[in-house]
Amino acid sequence: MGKYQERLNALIVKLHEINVLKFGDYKMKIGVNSPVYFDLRIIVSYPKVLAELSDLICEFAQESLKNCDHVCGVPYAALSIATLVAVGSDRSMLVRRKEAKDYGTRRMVEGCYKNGDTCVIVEDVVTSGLSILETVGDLKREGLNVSESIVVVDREQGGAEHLASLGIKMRSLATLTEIMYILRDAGKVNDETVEKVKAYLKQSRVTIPSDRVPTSLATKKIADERLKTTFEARAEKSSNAMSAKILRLIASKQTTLCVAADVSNADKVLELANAVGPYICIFKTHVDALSDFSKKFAQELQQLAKVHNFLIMEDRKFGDIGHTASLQYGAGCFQIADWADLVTVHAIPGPGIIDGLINCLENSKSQLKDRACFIVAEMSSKDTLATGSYQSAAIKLAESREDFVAGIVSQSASGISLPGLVQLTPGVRTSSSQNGKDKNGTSGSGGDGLGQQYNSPDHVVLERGADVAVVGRGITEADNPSDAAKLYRDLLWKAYEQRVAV
Ligand SMILES: O=c1ccn([C@@H]2O[C@H](COP(=O)(O)O)[C@@H](O)[C@H]2O)c(=O)[nH]1
Repeated sequence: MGKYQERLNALIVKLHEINVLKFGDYKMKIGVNSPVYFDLRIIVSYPKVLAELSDLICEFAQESLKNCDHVCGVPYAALSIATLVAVGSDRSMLVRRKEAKDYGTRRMVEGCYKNGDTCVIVEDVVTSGLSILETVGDLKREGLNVSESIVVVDREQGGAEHLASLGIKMRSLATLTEIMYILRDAGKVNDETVEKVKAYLKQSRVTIPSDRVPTSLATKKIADERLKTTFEARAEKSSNAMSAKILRLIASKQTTLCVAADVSNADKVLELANAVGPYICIFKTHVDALSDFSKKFAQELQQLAKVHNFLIMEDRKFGDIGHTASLQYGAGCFQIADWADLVTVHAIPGPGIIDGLINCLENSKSQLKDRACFIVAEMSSKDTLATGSYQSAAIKLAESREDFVAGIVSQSASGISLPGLVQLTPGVRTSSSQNGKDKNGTSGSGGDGLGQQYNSPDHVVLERGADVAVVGRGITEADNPSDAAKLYRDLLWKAYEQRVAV
């Protein structure tokens, strides 16, 4: 027997001695009775035992702890253990609150972290895995990545399988059966007790009702399925006429490329639209950057959209109250509702902004069925504030308003469940098309020195779930924008085929 196993056996015997392990008839959180119960909460009264347990966890999970940014204990029983594990492995610790404060930050997770950080969960005993899922749900809502949990005791009642089915690996220091054998060999329990526990385990698997699974985890499974579904099939499932139109257009034209026409002259925009038109599904404008916008320009752009079969998106990023957004959409010098098939909208004002845009269409010559918006849930820029719970709330808003929302502007598919919603991902550029500025290593494709962050076409489709990828300067600054658009189209389509084929 190795040194680690010897220490573990001694610890289990000690846990039995201090009454952490009890035999009798106990009611569990999940509603079933059990002949054995672990009360690891009392371990705080035995500092040496607590220190030894934490030390063993640090050794057992050395690799996982080395590779994560944070450790988080499931409240409350595992908090003391997680604290010592964090200290012992020199990792930062996060504390999940069981209820939000009604003052101050209102955060559910305390500690210093940023979007995309990784976290390992520490738990004392797992029966169904529900407590771990609740903690993971809150961490995910804050933008943290959690894929592993380290537990002291696996009661072998289905927890590991439940967690695995939702993408969380669980590893335990000991299973209940192993513990029973260790105690029997140490003369602490007899064969009859071992058999009683084994018989109980055979008929006592527990399930988790689906309504108790945190949405952020349940939707991950659905999101994975959504990404494996073809555009044609997703179009059939869409309840928004414009999103169905986009998905069908993508499928028939075999392109997921959107070109961002960030130039300041109307003729240049038209020239670009004509050059890239055959290779794109969406042409994205910022008409407030034009020095010479005119009605005629808008009509000519619409004409090109017909000739080359693409949709026009004005990336206006409306962000005001419904009444103001309604005026900005339909009136003013741009009269966007008249010519843009799609517009972008910030979620910050809440659902009123969508009502405002719909209200504008009710009094306009354009029809609701021919217009839609994309909600900006997350931005591509460095240190964006649109992360975590804001992002989740923006996706929720989009999913509740399919009457006018066709898609989401986002850097990841996480949390998006409706098959019809189209994920539009900006910040796309191949490293070879860059001019060398600010190559910060983002998936090999760098940035622009002003906060923009780029990822490669492959990466955004395969790793981030992009349906439509937005390429601006990667094409507008190319020697031949038409050839560049063709190249991006091919790279993006190949990645999409790979995504649905796996
Ligand atoms: O998060 C966002 C949202 C929108 N954009 C827009 O996309 C293009 C990107 O242009 P590049 O030249 O490829 O950087 C631009 O129109 C932005 O307004 C974004 O970049 N990030």
